[in-house]
Amino acid sequence: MQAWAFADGSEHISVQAMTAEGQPVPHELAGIPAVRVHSECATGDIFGSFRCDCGPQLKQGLEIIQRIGGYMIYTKNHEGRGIGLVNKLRAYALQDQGLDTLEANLRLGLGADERDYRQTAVILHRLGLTKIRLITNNPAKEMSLGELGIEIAGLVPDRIEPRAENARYLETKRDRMNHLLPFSEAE
Ligand SMILES: Nc1nc2c(ncn2[C@@H]2O[C@H](COP(=O)(O)OP(=O)(O)OP(=O)(O)O)[C@@H](O)[C@H]2O)c(=O)[nH]1
Repeated sequence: MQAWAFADGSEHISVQAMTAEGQPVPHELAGIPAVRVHSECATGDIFGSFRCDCGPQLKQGLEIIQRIGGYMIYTKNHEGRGIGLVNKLRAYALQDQGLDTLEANLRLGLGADERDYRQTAVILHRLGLTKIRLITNNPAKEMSLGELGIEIAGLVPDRIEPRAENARYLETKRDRMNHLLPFSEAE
């Protein structure tokens, strides 16, 4: 594990998958590492909220890199798709009144997705991870990192089975935010 600090006060974490013998897990595909860039979600990652898929995605992302070799970059200034925790909780209050996850951000006068991947790209470059398989369902992450000089050799899905509490959130990500989530309807 490494921690990364930037001049604006942001801190991030990177973790490389290792074997029990202390060696890097070999990369499954022609030496290309798999990388999960996981945006902080205190509610889901720490407290196990069912409103989103973040907690299970974090766990599954770690399992994937342990299996096929690679890294997780945990981006701590991306909480709430970049709007921060307080604003995310304000957005949740609006979702409780009927808005979807996209509309709630906009109603607060914020962008639908305010994440900036420049610091992520700096970390990837410093780790020598300039050609990767990206573990994500979100094509916007692929595009953002591609524009910052990271070659994306392919996507590895990080899909979680929907549950009643996060069904609308996942449907909105699929239908309005272009996420590759090919499930039909949640139970
Ligand atoms: N503003 C806002 N942010 C949310 C909401 N639900 C979850 N989030 C945040 O969305 C982000 C999701 O991060 P990721 O799982 O890395 O990214 P993603 O865009 O879902 O794409 P994947 O790589 O496929 O998981 C986290 O920062 C969460 O805190 C919501 O309803 N509103």
